[in-house]
Amino acid sequence: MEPEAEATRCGFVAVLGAPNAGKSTLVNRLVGTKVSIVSRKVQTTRSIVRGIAMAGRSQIIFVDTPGIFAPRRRLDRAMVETAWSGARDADLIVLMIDASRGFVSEVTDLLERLADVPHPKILVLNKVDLVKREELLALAEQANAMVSFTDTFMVSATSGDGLDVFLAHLAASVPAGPWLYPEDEVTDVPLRQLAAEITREKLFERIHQELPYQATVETERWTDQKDGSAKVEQTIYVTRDSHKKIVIGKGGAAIKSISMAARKEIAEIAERPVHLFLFVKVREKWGDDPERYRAMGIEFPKD
Ligand SMILES: Nc1nc2c(ncn2[C@@H]2O[C@H](COP(=O)(O)OP(=O)(O)OP(=O)(O)O)[C@@H](O)[C@H]2O)c(=O)[nH]1
Repeated sequence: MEPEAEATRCGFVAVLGAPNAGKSTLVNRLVGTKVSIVSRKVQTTRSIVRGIAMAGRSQIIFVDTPGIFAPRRRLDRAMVETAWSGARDADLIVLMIDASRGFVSEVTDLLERLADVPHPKILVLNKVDLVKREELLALAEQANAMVSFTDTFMVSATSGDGLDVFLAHLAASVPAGPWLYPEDEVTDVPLRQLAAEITREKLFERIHQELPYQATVETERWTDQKDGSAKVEQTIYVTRDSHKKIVIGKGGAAIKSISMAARKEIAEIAERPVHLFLFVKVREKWGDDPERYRAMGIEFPKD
């Protein structure tokens, strides 16, 4: 007789951390597919993006939260609240600290707030490739003195150092239960939302000014064509006419470069040729419009 298969496990893991801690890099690496946007600039993740990792008989669903930081604008406040609500719904909370930056104020704030959260909490010190061992141990000790973490891991999300052990730990820690997603599904974020995030990332990379932080991208239409390609129409919303000029660039140079780079990446993810059409529109107060928040999958904040 066949031995009975080991029971399945499945759970939600919220990854919290200050902007730039490396949360997206970690989730992407564990999931093995690019599901969340990585950028050298801070605060690129505006929506909760889930990546799903399979490890043995366990399914681990990551809730990759926006960086948590002191909110100033309305949109920022909305992101912070969305991040915390993701954490409240999760089975486990992972706090990621960029060990090369140590206890910056955002980290201290997070630790203070986490102290009262009842979920099992795991500490991950990231970027160990940049830090001496003694410093890591001191950091771990300090953080554990403020919050009772069940476990502490030291990893490098870019090199992959320590990630196997960490993933195995998560696999064993999520609750027993049936898988919520088909085994081969890595993300439940619709392609059109991913496509918008990709274009936004290209905007960040090409326009080195404050402007992209106030810009947002939406996929207005996604049409699968008979020839197997997709026609994708997106709008880049900016807050001022002068910003529109910057995004378009001299003779359209900037927008062309954004479009080419985004098209290539969207085609890779969609696994089909893509025709990308980008429009730039000025919408002065999009930060105060509830509809825009819904489009990005985050809650409109009440003052
Ligand atoms: N040296 C080193 N760099 C890393 C490591 N992990 C991430 N990074 C870099 O840190 C930067 C930020 O990484 P992200 O994954 O975008 O950070 P995030 O926490 O998701 O950032 P937000 O989306 O802004 O909240 C990127 O340039 C990464 O390549 C690591 O282990 N070592």
